[in-house]
Amino acid sequence: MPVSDSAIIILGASGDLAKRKLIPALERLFQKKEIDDTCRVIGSGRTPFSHEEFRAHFNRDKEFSKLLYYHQGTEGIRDFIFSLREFRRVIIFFSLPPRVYAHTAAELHREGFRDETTLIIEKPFGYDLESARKLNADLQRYFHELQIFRIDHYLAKEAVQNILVFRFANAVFYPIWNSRYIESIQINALEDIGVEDRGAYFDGAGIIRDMVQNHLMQLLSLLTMEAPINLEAEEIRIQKMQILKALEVKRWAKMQYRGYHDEKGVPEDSKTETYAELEMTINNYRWTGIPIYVRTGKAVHRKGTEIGIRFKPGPHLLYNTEGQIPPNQIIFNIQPDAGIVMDFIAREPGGSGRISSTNMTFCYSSSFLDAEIPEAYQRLLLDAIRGDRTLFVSAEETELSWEKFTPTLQQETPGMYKRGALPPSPLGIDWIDFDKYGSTCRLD
Ligand SMILES: NC(=O)C1=CN([C@@H]2O[C@H](COP(=O)(O)OP(=O)(O)OC[C@H]3O[C@@H](n4cnc5c(N)ncnc54)[C@H](OP(=O)(O)O)[C@@H]3O)[C@@H](O)[C@H]2O)C=CC1
Ligand SMILES: O=C1O[C@H](COP(=O)(O)O)[C@@H](O)[C@H](O)[C@H]1O
Repeated sequence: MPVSDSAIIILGASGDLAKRKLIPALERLFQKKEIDDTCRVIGSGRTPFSHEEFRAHFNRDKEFSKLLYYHQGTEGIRDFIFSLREFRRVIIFFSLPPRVYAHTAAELHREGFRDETTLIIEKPFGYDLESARKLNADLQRYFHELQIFRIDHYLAKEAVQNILVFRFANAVFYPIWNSRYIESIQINALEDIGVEDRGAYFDGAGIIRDMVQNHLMQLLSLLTMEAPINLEAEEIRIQKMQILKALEVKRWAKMQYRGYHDEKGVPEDSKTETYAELEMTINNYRWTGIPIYVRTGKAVHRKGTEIGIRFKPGPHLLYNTEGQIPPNQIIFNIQPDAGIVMDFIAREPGGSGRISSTNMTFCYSSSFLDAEIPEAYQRLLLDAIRGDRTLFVSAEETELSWEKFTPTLQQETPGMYKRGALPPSPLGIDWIDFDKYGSTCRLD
């Protein structure tokens, strides 16, 4: 059933996110009949636009454009949208600078928005524990937590949603998913681009705030949490919270790419890290003692996100390997080419008696040939419009995560690395060779 009778308001509609992601995602949802023509999309901002100018600003499909309207500022916006038609639900997307979130929530409340309203909030949710607590309290002063949908776009990636399916729909992995069999968990999230035109924002954040505290901790929670009793958003949230509570950040190292100071908006003496490597552990019955390695960086040699599970060797070595037997590994290729690779040992053909590492591979591109993988914002917007909170982050999760990363946020003089190259591990970690797996599912 398509969504009907909903007003979707985009605050900050003249901005980059609205143009590049939100309006195209809504257009696609309309074309796929996920939202119908009883819905309206109302842009708002300080910029003056007539309805026609606003439609022209996006230049989208003609039928979809008929749903678009504009209202300058928030004063009178509620009366305006209800003058268009009656709506059962109102969804308000904060595509705004984070510093104005709190007072915008107050303005919306003053305007009369109440229980029919869903707020979608973009990251960052605060800058540290204190500011996150304040932001959550400010929003919750006017709207109930169940009305607040905090976006973490990594949760909407197809291969991320598959983590729980892989773990809990395949009984074969259940018995080995613990410290008895796993040697380490490794999360690798790399980008070849630098900070581009976001230097001013990024310099106030750094890569730990930008990537680790939010996106990568969501990946880790899904990978290590206990099975929820069902797939309700609240049950999954409870299990993710248990992981964040048990998380301990043990060591970290920060680095900065050479030339970062020349980026627009970056001060000459900036100490902000553009690369970080961390060792963590989860102090609970399943995981205690197992190292969790996380590394992420901008301006390295390639773009790619992978998660690796490296298994311990078996109890007794039967085969002549002239040294160490390569470990069994499972690699989740999250992006750009999604899939899963499982490394195992096979006998080399012939009479050499040698054994060596080979793998089994699953690629979305070859297993689900005609499937359309929806863009993250398409999925997130539809879920929020339908009221499904599964892919959104709770206030408690954001606060717990900030708490765990507080010691890592202090300014330190970072080590340097060459732009376009992955630095050698500053913590001396024996990283899985992720470059080898990142391209397994590439369609050339
Ligand atoms: N762009 C992206 O790819 C991503 C963005 N985000 C987040 O999404 C949000 C929007 O980002 P983005 O679109 O890039 O930002 P932009 O700066 O491009 O747009 C934000 C819009 O907010 C309005 N605005 C600016 N200042 C104020 C103010 N003081 N009071 C009220 N409105 C204001 C402006 O519209 P007007 O002048 O018309 O009022 C502006 O067009 C941010 O929170 C960002 O962190 C998160 C992930 C990715
Ligand atoms: O949230 C953010 O994510 C992007 C990386 O997202 P991806 O989907 O392309 O992996 C990152 O570049 C940006 O700095 C950060 O704010």
